Amino acid sequence: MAKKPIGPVRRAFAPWDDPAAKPFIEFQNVTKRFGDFTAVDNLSLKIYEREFFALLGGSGCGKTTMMRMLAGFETPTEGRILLDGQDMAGVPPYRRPANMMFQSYALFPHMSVEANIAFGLKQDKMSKSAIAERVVEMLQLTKLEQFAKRKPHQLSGGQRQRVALARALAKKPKVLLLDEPLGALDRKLREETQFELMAIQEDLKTTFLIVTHDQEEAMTVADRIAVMDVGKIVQVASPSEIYETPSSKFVADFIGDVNLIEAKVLETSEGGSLLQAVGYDFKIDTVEQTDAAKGDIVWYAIRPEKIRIAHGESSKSEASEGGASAIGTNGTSGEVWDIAYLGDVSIFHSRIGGETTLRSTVANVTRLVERPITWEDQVALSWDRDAGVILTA
Ligand SMILES: Nc1ncnc2c1ncn2[C@@H]1O[C@H](COP(=O)(O)OP(=O)(O)OP(=O)(O)O)[C@@H](O)[C@H]1O
Repeated sequence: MAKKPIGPVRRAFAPWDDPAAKPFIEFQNVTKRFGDFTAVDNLSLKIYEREFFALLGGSGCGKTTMMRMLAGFETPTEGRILLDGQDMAGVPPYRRPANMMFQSYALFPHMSVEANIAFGLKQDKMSKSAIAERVVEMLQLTKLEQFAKRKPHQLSGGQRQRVALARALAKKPKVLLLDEPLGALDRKLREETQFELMAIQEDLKTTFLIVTHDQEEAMTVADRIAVMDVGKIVQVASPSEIYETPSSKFVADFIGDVNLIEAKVLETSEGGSLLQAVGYDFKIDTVEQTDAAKGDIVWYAIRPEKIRIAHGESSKSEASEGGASAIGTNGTSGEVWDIAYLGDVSIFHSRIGGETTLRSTVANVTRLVERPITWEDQVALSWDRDAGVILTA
Protein backbone atom coordinates (compact mmCIF):
# COMPACT_ATOMS: atom_id res chain seq x y z
CA MET A 1 0.00 0.00 0.00
CA ALA A 2 1.31 3.45 -0.89
CA LYS A 3 2.30 5.48 2.14
CA LYS A 4 2.47 9.21 2.53
CA PRO A 5 5.50 10.56 0.68
CA ILE A 6 8.00 12.57 2.66
CA GLY A 7 9.72 14.54 -0.07
CA PRO A 8 8.07 16.89 -2.51
CA VAL A 9 5.08 15.23 -4.08
CA ARG A 10 5.46 14.27 -7.70
CA ARG A 11 4.34 10.74 -7.30
CA ALA A 12 2.41 10.63 -10.54
CA PHE A 13 5.88 10.16 -12.00
CA ALA A 14 6.84 6.53 -11.37
CA PRO A 15 8.18 4.89 -14.55
CA TRP A 16 9.86 2.20 -12.45
CA ASP A 17 6.40 0.81 -11.67
CA ASP A 18 5.59 0.52 -15.37
CA PRO A 19 6.79 -2.82 -16.75
CA ALA A 20 6.72 -1.37 -20.30
CA ALA A 21 8.99 1.59 -19.45
CA LYS A 22 12.49 1.37 -20.91
CA PRO A 23 15.32 2.23 -18.53
CA PHE A 24 17.51 5.15 -19.59
CA ILE A 25 20.55 4.07 -17.61
CA GLU A 26 21.20 0.43 -16.93
CA PHE A 27 23.93 -1.22 -14.90
CA GLN A 28 23.96 -4.92 -15.74
CA ASN A 29 25.89 -7.08 -13.27
CA VAL A 30 28.63 -4.50 -12.99
CA THR A 31 31.73 -5.33 -10.94
CA LYS A 32 34.70 -3.03 -10.46
CA ARG A 33 37.92 -4.27 -8.92
CA PHE A 34 40.98 -2.23 -8.08
CA GLY A 35 43.67 -4.93 -7.83
CA ASP A 36 42.10 -7.56 -5.60
CA PHE A 37 39.79 -5.03 -3.92
CA THR A 38 36.17 -5.15 -5.09
CA ALA A 39 34.71 -1.62 -4.99
CA VAL A 40 31.47 -2.46 -6.84
CA ASP A 41 30.17 -6.00 -6.57
CA ASN A 42 27.95 -7.50 -9.29
CA LEU A 43 25.53 -4.63 -9.17
CA SER A 44 22.45 -4.15 -11.35
CA LEU A 45 20.36 -0.99 -11.46
CA LYS A 46 17.83 0.71 -13.73
CA ILE A 47 17.30 4.46 -13.82
CA TYR A 48 14.59 6.11 -15.92
CA GLU A 49 14.51 9.22 -18.05
CA ARG A 50 13.72 12.44 -16.10
CA GLU A 51 14.34 10.70 -12.83
CA PHE A 52 16.18 12.42 -9.97
CA PHE A 53 18.05 9.45 -8.58
CA ALA A 54 20.28 9.36 -5.52
CA LEU A 55 23.08 6.94 -4.68
CA LEU A 56 23.34 7.02 -0.92
CA GLY A 57 25.86 5.28 1.28
CA GLY A 58 28.69 5.64 3.74
CA SER A 59 32.23 6.56 2.83
CA GLY A 60 33.95 4.04 0.57
CA CYS A 61 30.83 2.06 -0.37
CA GLY A 62 31.44 2.55 -4.10
CA LYS A 63 29.09 5.44 -4.99
CA THR A 64 31.66 7.58 -6.76
CA THR A 65 33.07 4.56 -8.58
CA MET A 66 29.58 3.83 -10.00
CA MET A 67 29.25 7.39 -11.20
CA ARG A 68 32.75 7.48 -12.68
CA MET A 69 32.02 4.27 -14.61
CA LEU A 70 28.86 5.84 -16.00
CA ALA A 71 30.74 8.99 -16.99
CA GLY A 72 33.46 6.91 -18.62
CA PHE A 73 36.35 7.75 -16.27
CA GLU A 74 36.56 4.15 -15.09
CA THR A 75 35.92 0.90 -16.96
CA PRO A 76 33.89 -1.90 -15.36
CA THR A 77 35.89 -5.05 -14.69
CA GLU A 78 32.79 -7.10 -15.50
CA GLY A 79 29.27 -6.36 -16.68
CA ARG A 80 27.76 -3.72 -18.96
CA ILE A 81 26.52 -0.17 -18.66
CA LEU A 82 23.83 0.97 -21.11
CA LEU A 83 22.89 4.58 -21.66
CA ASP A 84 19.80 5.23 -23.73
CA GLY A 85 19.97 1.63 -24.91
CA GLN A 86 23.58 1.90 -26.10
CA ASP A 87 26.42 -0.14 -24.58
CA MET A 88 28.96 2.38 -23.26
CA ALA A 89 31.95 0.01 -23.47
CA GLY A 90 34.73 1.80 -25.32
CA VAL A 91 32.82 5.11 -25.59
CA PRO A 92 35.06 7.94 -24.26
CA PRO A 93 33.64 10.36 -21.64
CA TYR A 94 33.19 13.27 -24.07
CA ARG A 95 31.10 11.11 -26.42
CA ARG A 96 28.68 10.07 -23.69
CA PRO A 97 25.40 11.97 -23.28
CA ALA A 98 26.31 12.46 -19.63
CA ASN A 99 28.09 15.31 -17.93
CA MET A 100 29.58 15.29 -14.48
CA MET A 101 29.65 18.09 -11.96
CA PHE A 102 32.54 17.55 -9.59
CA GLN A 103 32.63 18.10 -5.86
CA SER A 104 35.44 20.64 -6.19
CA TYR A 105 33.51 22.50 -8.96
CA ALA A 106 36.84 22.85 -10.87
CA LEU A 107 36.04 26.32 -12.18
CA PHE A 108 38.71 28.19 -14.15
CA PRO A 109 39.88 30.90 -11.72
CA HIS A 110 41.06 33.37 -14.36
CA MET A 111 37.81 33.20 -16.37
CA SER A 112 34.60 35.13 -15.73
CA VAL A 113 31.39 33.32 -14.88
CA GLU A 114 30.14 33.56 -18.46
CA ALA A 115 33.47 32.38 -19.87
CA ASN A 116 33.39 29.40 -17.52
CA ILE A 117 29.90 28.51 -18.71
CA ALA A 118 30.85 29.01 -22.37
CA PHE A 119 34.04 26.94 -22.15
CA GLY A 120 32.67 23.55 -23.16
CA LEU A 121 30.49 25.06 -25.87
CA LYS A 122 33.51 26.75 -27.49
CA GLN A 123 35.36 23.43 -27.44
CA ASP A 124 32.39 21.94 -29.26
CA LYS A 125 32.80 24.66 -31.91
CA MET A 126 29.32 26.01 -31.39
CA SER A 127 28.68 29.34 -33.19
CA LYS A 128 29.31 32.56 -31.25
CA SER A 129 25.70 33.66 -31.35
CA ALA A 130 24.45 30.24 -30.22
CA ILE A 131 26.97 30.26 -27.37
CA ALA A 132 25.88 33.73 -26.25
CA GLU A 133 22.26 32.63 -26.28
CA ARG A 134 22.96 29.45 -24.31
CA VAL A 135 25.07 31.31 -21.74
CA VAL A 136 22.23 33.77 -21.09
CA GLU A 137 19.80 30.88 -20.76
CA MET A 138 22.07 29.17 -18.21
CA LEU A 139 22.66 32.40 -16.26
CA GLN A 140 18.91 32.85 -15.99
CA LEU A 141 18.32 29.26 -15.03
CA THR A 142 20.83 29.44 -12.18
CA LYS A 143 19.97 33.04 -11.24
CA LEU A 144 23.47 34.30 -11.94
CA GLU A 145 22.73 37.10 -14.43
CA GLN A 146 24.17 39.84 -12.23
CA PHE A 147 27.41 37.91 -11.67
CA ALA A 148 28.20 37.17 -15.32
CA LYS A 149 31.37 39.29 -15.43
CA ARG A 150 32.77 38.23 -12.06
CA LYS A 151 35.62 35.80 -11.48
CA PRO A 152 35.09 32.76 -9.24
CA HIS A 153 37.01 34.29 -6.30
CA GLN A 154 34.51 37.20 -6.28
CA LEU A 155 31.64 34.81 -5.59
CA SER A 156 30.26 33.07 -2.53
CA GLY A 157 30.43 29.30 -2.20
CA GLY A 158 26.77 28.96 -3.19
CA GLN A 159 27.25 31.14 -6.26
CA ARG A 160 30.31 29.16 -7.33
CA GLN A 161 28.28 26.02 -6.95
CA ARG A 162 25.65 27.48 -9.31
CA VAL A 163 28.33 28.39 -11.87
CA ALA A 164 29.54 24.81 -11.83
CA LEU A 165 25.97 23.65 -12.30
CA ALA A 166 25.38 26.11 -15.16
CA ARG A 167 28.58 24.95 -16.84
CA ALA A 168 27.67 21.29 -16.46
CA LEU A 169 24.20 21.92 -17.91
CA ALA A 170 25.29 24.22 -20.75
CA LYS A 171 25.84 21.37 -23.18
CA LYS A 172 22.34 20.09 -22.42
CA PRO A 173 23.48 16.62 -21.38
CA LYS A 174 20.82 13.95 -21.17
CA VAL A 175 22.20 12.91 -17.81
CA LEU A 176 23.75 15.14 -15.20
CA LEU A 177 25.97 13.41 -12.69
CA LEU A 178 26.39 15.25 -9.40
CA ASP A 179 29.09 14.04 -7.02
CA GLU A 180 28.38 15.47 -3.55
CA PRO A 181 27.45 18.76 -5.29
CA LEU A 182 26.51 20.62 -2.12
CA GLY A 183 29.30 19.31 0.09
CA ALA A 184 31.01 22.69 0.44
CA LEU A 185 27.90 24.63 1.44
CA ASP A 186 26.70 25.36 4.95
CA ARG A 187 23.48 23.78 6.14
CA LYS A 188 21.08 26.61 5.32
CA LEU A 189 22.50 27.26 1.87
CA ARG A 190 22.59 23.55 1.26
CA GLU A 191 18.88 23.25 1.91
CA GLU A 192 18.05 26.22 -0.30
CA THR A 193 20.24 24.87 -3.05
CA GLN A 194 18.57 21.47 -2.84
CA PHE A 195 15.27 23.13 -3.70
CA GLU A 196 16.90 25.10 -6.51
CA LEU A 197 18.37 21.90 -7.92
CA MET A 198 14.95 20.27 -7.86
CA ALA A 199 13.36 23.26 -9.59
CA ILE A 200 16.05 23.21 -12.28
CA GLN A 201 15.65 19.50 -12.77
CA GLU A 202 11.86 19.87 -13.10
CA ASP A 203 12.39 22.68 -15.57
CA LEU A 204 14.89 20.90 -17.81
CA LYS A 205 13.52 17.38 -17.38
CA THR A 206 17.09 16.11 -17.49
CA THR A 207 17.90 12.86 -15.70
CA PHE A 208 19.88 13.69 -12.57
CA LEU A 209 22.02 11.19 -10.70
CA ILE A 210 23.36 12.47 -7.41
CA VAL A 211 25.91 10.85 -5.13
CA THR A 212 25.60 11.76 -1.49
CA HIS A 213 26.30 10.42 1.96
CA ASP A 214 23.71 12.82 3.42
CA GLN A 215 20.44 10.98 3.88
CA GLU A 216 18.36 14.11 4.35
CA GLU A 217 19.67 15.45 1.08
CA ALA A 218 18.81 12.23 -0.74
CA MET A 219 15.34 12.20 0.86
CA THR A 220 14.72 15.81 -0.16
CA VAL A 221 15.79 15.79 -3.77
CA ALA A 222 15.36 12.29 -5.10
CA ASP A 223 12.48 10.44 -6.72
CA ARG A 224 14.23 7.22 -5.79
CA ILE A 225 17.20 6.33 -3.64
CA ALA A 226 19.60 3.41 -3.91
CA VAL A 227 21.14 2.67 -0.52
CA MET A 228 24.61 1.16 -0.93
CA ASP A 229 26.75 -0.83 1.45
CA VAL A 230 30.22 -2.14 0.57
CA GLY A 231 29.86 -2.33 -3.18
CA LYS A 232 26.27 -3.57 -3.19
CA ILE A 233 22.87 -1.96 -3.42
CA VAL A 234 20.78 -2.98 -0.43
CA GLN A 235 17.52 -1.24 -1.33
CA VAL A 236 16.14 0.88 -4.17
CA ALA A 237 12.89 2.72 -3.46
CA SER A 238 11.24 6.11 -3.06
CA PRO A 239 12.25 8.15 -0.01
CA SER A 240 9.01 7.36 1.82
CA GLU A 241 9.26 3.63 1.12
CA ILE A 242 12.86 3.55 2.29
CA TYR A 243 11.88 5.37 5.46
CA GLU A 244 8.64 3.53 6.20
CA THR A 245 9.52 0.06 4.96
CA PRO A 246 13.27 -0.41 5.12
CA SER A 247 14.31 -3.82 3.86
CA SER A 248 16.92 -4.50 6.52
CA LYS A 249 18.37 -3.34 9.82
CA PHE A 250 21.16 -1.66 7.92
CA VAL A 251 18.76 0.51 5.90
CA ALA A 252 16.51 1.23 8.90
CA ASP A 253 19.49 2.37 10.88
CA PHE A 254 21.13 4.29 8.05
CA ILE A 255 18.04 6.34 7.18
CA GLY A 256 16.79 8.40 10.08
CA ASP A 257 16.59 7.32 13.68
CA VAL A 258 15.09 3.98 14.63
CA ASN A 259 14.47 1.80 17.67
CA LEU A 260 15.36 -1.82 16.99
CA ILE A 261 13.77 -4.32 19.36
CA GLU A 262 14.82 -7.95 19.32
CA ALA A 263 11.70 -10.09 19.41
CA LYS A 264 10.46 -13.66 19.15
CA VAL A 265 7.63 -14.54 16.77
CA LEU A 266 4.65 -15.87 18.76
CA GLU A 267 2.09 -15.89 15.95
CA THR A 268 2.02 -14.72 12.37
CA SER A 269 -0.78 -14.74 9.82
CA GLU A 270 -2.32 -12.55 7.13
CA GLY A 271 -3.85 -10.32 9.78
CA GLY A 272 -0.50 -9.54 11.36
CA SER A 273 1.92 -10.89 13.91
CA LEU A 274 2.37 -11.08 17.64
CA LEU A 275 5.92 -10.78 18.92
CA GLN A 276 7.48 -11.12 22.35
CA ALA A 277 10.20 -8.56 23.09
CA VAL A 278 13.26 -10.57 24.10
CA GLY A 279 14.20 -9.87 27.71
CA TYR A 280 11.10 -7.75 28.44
CA ASP A 281 7.57 -8.34 29.61
CA PHE A 282 5.81 -6.70 26.69
CA LYS A 283 4.44 -8.14 23.51
CA ILE A 284 4.22 -6.37 20.19
CA ASP A 285 1.10 -6.62 18.11
CA THR A 286 1.65 -5.58 14.51
CA VAL A 287 -0.18 -5.55 11.18
CA GLU A 288 3.05 -6.81 9.60
CA GLN A 289 3.39 -10.36 8.36
CA THR A 290 6.69 -12.10 8.45
CA ASP A 291 8.26 -15.02 6.61
CA ALA A 292 9.95 -15.94 9.87
CA ALA A 293 8.46 -18.98 11.60
CA LYS A 294 6.95 -19.17 15.06
CA GLY A 295 9.75 -19.10 17.61
CA ASP A 296 12.22 -17.32 15.29
CA ILE A 297 14.04 -14.22 16.45
CA VAL A 298 13.39 -11.09 14.39
CA TRP A 299 13.89 -7.33 14.75
CA TYR A 300 11.03 -4.97 15.22
CA ALA A 301 11.92 -1.49 13.93
CA ILE A 302 9.97 1.54 15.03
CA ARG A 303 10.70 5.21 14.39
CA PRO A 304 10.89 7.48 17.45
CA GLU A 305 8.14 9.81 16.23
CA LYS A 306 5.71 6.88 16.22
CA ILE A 307 6.09 6.20 19.93
CA ARG A 308 3.82 8.27 22.13
CA ILE A 309 5.04 9.21 25.56
CA ALA A 310 2.88 10.22 28.53
CA HIS A 311 3.13 10.43 32.30
CA GLY A 312 2.25 7.24 34.13
CA GLU A 313 2.49 3.51 33.71
CA SER A 314 1.60 1.53 30.65
CA SER A 315 -1.35 -0.79 30.96
CA LYS A 316 -0.43 -2.58 27.79
CA SER A 317 2.10 -5.13 28.97
CA GLU A 318 -0.67 -6.77 30.99
CA ALA A 319 -3.38 -6.26 28.39
CA SER A 320 -1.36 -7.95 25.71
CA GLU A 321 -1.67 -11.27 27.53
CA GLY A 322 -4.99 -11.62 25.74
CA GLY A 323 -3.33 -12.20 22.38
CA ALA A 324 -3.08 -10.39 19.09
CA SER A 325 -6.73 -9.66 18.53
CA ALA A 326 -7.36 -8.23 21.97
CA ILE A 327 -5.28 -5.11 21.64
CA GLY A 328 -5.18 -2.15 19.34
CA THR A 329 -2.07 -0.43 20.58
CA ASN A 330 1.23 -1.54 22.03
CA GLY A 331 3.03 -0.25 25.01
CA THR A 332 5.46 -0.56 27.82
CA SER A 333 6.57 1.45 30.82
CA GLY A 334 9.79 3.36 31.12
CA GLU A 335 11.75 5.95 33.02
CA VAL A 336 13.04 9.07 31.31
CA TRP A 337 16.80 8.92 31.33
CA ASP A 338 17.77 11.61 28.85
CA ILE A 339 16.13 14.40 26.91
CA ALA A 340 17.50 16.15 23.85
CA TYR A 341 15.81 19.46 23.16
CA LEU A 342 16.23 20.32 19.49
CA GLY A 343 13.91 23.32 19.35
CA ASP A 344 11.26 21.97 17.01
CA VAL A 345 11.25 18.51 18.60
CA SER A 346 12.45 16.87 21.77
CA ILE A 347 13.83 13.35 21.86
CA PHE A 348 13.15 11.35 25.01
CA HIS A 349 15.31 8.38 25.90
CA SER A 350 13.33 6.17 28.25
CA ARG A 351 14.86 3.19 30.00
CA ILE A 352 12.58 0.19 29.65
CA GLY A 353 14.73 -2.08 31.79
CA GLY A 354 18.46 -2.47 32.20
CA GLU A 355 20.46 -0.30 29.87
CA THR A 356 18.00 -0.47 27.01
CA THR A 357 16.27 2.73 26.01
CA LEU A 358 13.45 3.51 23.62
CA ARG A 359 13.65 6.83 21.85
CA SER A 360 10.51 8.82 21.21
CA THR A 361 10.30 12.15 19.44
CA VAL A 362 7.75 14.73 20.45
CA ALA A 363 7.01 17.80 18.34
CA ASN A 364 7.18 20.96 20.42
CA VAL A 365 3.94 22.42 19.18
CA THR A 366 3.23 24.68 22.12
CA ARG A 367 5.82 26.94 23.64
CA LEU A 368 4.86 26.28 27.22
CA VAL A 369 3.78 22.89 28.41
CA GLU A 370 1.88 22.65 31.69
CA ARG A 371 3.78 19.84 33.23
CA PRO A 372 6.55 18.79 30.89
CA ILE A 373 7.91 15.29 30.99
CA THR A 374 11.27 15.45 32.62
CA TRP A 375 14.23 13.38 33.80
CA GLU A 376 13.39 10.35 35.94
CA ASP A 377 9.66 10.61 35.24
CA GLN A 378 7.78 7.34 34.98
CA VAL A 379 6.25 7.21 31.54
CA ALA A 380 3.94 5.11 29.43
CA LEU A 381 5.21 4.48 25.93
CA SER A 382 2.65 3.40 23.36
CA TRP A 383 2.37 2.85 19.63
CA ASP A 384 -0.07 1.60 17.05
CA ARG A 385 -0.26 -1.78 15.33
CA ASP A 386 0.82 -0.26 12.03
CA ALA A 387 3.65 1.85 13.43
CA GLY A 388 6.63 -0.47 12.97
CA VAL A 389 8.04 -3.12 10.67
CA ILE A 390 9.48 -6.59 11.17
CA LEU A 391 12.98 -7.12 9.82
CA THR A 392 14.68 -10.45 9.38
CA ALA A 393 17.91 -9.29 7.75
N1 LIG B 1 41.65 4.13 -8.25
C1 LIG B 1 41.47 3.39 -7.17
N2 LIG B 1 42.37 2.47 -6.79
C2 LIG B 1 42.19 1.69 -5.72
N3 LIG B 1 41.09 1.74 -4.93
C3 LIG B 1 40.15 2.63 -5.25
C4 LIG B 1 40.28 3.50 -6.38
N4 LIG B 1 39.16 4.27 -6.45
C5 LIG B 1 38.40 3.91 -5.41
N5 LIG B 1 38.97 2.91 -4.70
C6 LIG B 1 38.41 2.26 -3.50
O1 LIG B 1 37.12 1.78 -3.82
C7 LIG B 1 36.22 1.98 -2.73
C8 LIG B 1 35.01 2.79 -3.20
O2 LIG B 1 35.42 4.10 -3.50
P1 LIG B 1 34.39 5.23 -3.90
O3 LIG B 1 35.16 6.46 -4.18
O4 LIG B 1 33.49 4.73 -4.96
O5 LIG B 1 33.59 5.41 -2.55
P2 LIG B 1 32.42 6.40 -2.17
O6 LIG B 1 31.29 5.57 -1.79
O7 LIG B 1 32.24 7.39 -3.24
O8 LIG B 1 33.03 7.09 -0.88
P3 LIG B 1 33.12 8.63 -0.42
O9 LIG B 1 31.76 9.01 0.04
O10 LIG B 1 34.13 8.58 0.69
O11 LIG B 1 33.61 9.40 -1.62
C9 LIG B 1 37.03 2.68 -1.64
O12 LIG B 1 37.40 1.71 -0.68
C10 LIG B 1 38.24 3.24 -2.36
O13 LIG B 1 39.36 3.29 -1.54
